[in-house]
Amino acid sequence: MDAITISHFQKSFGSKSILKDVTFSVPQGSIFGFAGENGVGKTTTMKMILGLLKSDHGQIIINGQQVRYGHSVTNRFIGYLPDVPAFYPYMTARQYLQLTAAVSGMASSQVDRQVTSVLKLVQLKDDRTKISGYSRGMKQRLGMAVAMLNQPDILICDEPTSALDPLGRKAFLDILASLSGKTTVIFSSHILSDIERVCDRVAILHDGRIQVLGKISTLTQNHAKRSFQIEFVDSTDLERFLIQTDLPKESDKQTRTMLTIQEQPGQSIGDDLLADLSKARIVPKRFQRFEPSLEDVFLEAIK
Ligand SMILES: Nc1ncnc2c1ncn2[C@@H]1O[C@H](COP(=O)(O)OP(=O)(O)OP(=O)(O)O)[C@@H](O)[C@H]1O
Repeated sequence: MDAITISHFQKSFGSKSILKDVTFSVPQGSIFGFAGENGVGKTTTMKMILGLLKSDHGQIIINGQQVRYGHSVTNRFIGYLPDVPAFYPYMTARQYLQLTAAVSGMASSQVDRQVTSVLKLVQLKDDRTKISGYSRGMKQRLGMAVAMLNQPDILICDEPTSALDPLGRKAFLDILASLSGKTTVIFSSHILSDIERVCDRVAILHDGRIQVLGKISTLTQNHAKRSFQIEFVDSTDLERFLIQTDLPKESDKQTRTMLTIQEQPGQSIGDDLLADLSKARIVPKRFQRFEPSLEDVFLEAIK
């Protein structure tokens, strides 16, 4: 079952068409990456899902109910983490979460248990540290705690890792990954390697349309090329290897000692390359296989 279905969505600002025809579904329990370069329309799409922007055409269904502009009925299923969440800096994390719980109408008997639970989820210490003393990464994790406070079915994170350092990013992504199977997550980002790290599925928006959609493992297996790189001890070995082997046509002599060979999807040339090296009695300095990344899939798709 799909948690979110977006059908033929269109949105223009003035004469500028941002979303030309956007269609995709987010299966329940998946960690779904929503990718695309800066300014492509990711935040616009998120705002549409939250019913904060009016579409020109198309519809969005969340848990079987249609999203209506200005009506937040479907928002009861959603927790939202903006790219830069704002807090009262003079409060502690617990005080801020207690306030948020009260404002959202949570029964007072549940507040302490829920606050403790989300602080544990995002690995923030339940101590007297004021939010003003938090690092960016800690603030982002507190933002996730706020978004998860009411145990939403769906968590939407808009570019949550863009401003974080590598350690802060890793901590955040690990927590996101831990939600897999329990909460449906839409993780919007222009950093494809972050998406590849935690998401099981992806939709990549480019030029107003979804250009890549599906399971990341299937996409990288089927749509992009694997390559091999062989580094030879010297140029003589490389020349001897070229005489020995019947390389695919797009093989490319990069340097005088390095060779990169691209494999076609469905092909498997690793064994042949090793056999040719053996026949020519060449021991290379390095033999390396490069698996296609999500970035390769994307670049292939927009070629
Ligand atoms: N209210 C608005 N009025 C006019 N133009 C807008 C409005 N909101 C967004 N835009 C434009 O729409 C385009 C898409 O913006 P959006 O914020 O959705 O992109 P994004 O993919 O989230 O980018 P980023 O990664 O930089 O956050 C941009 O060119 C932006 O300037």
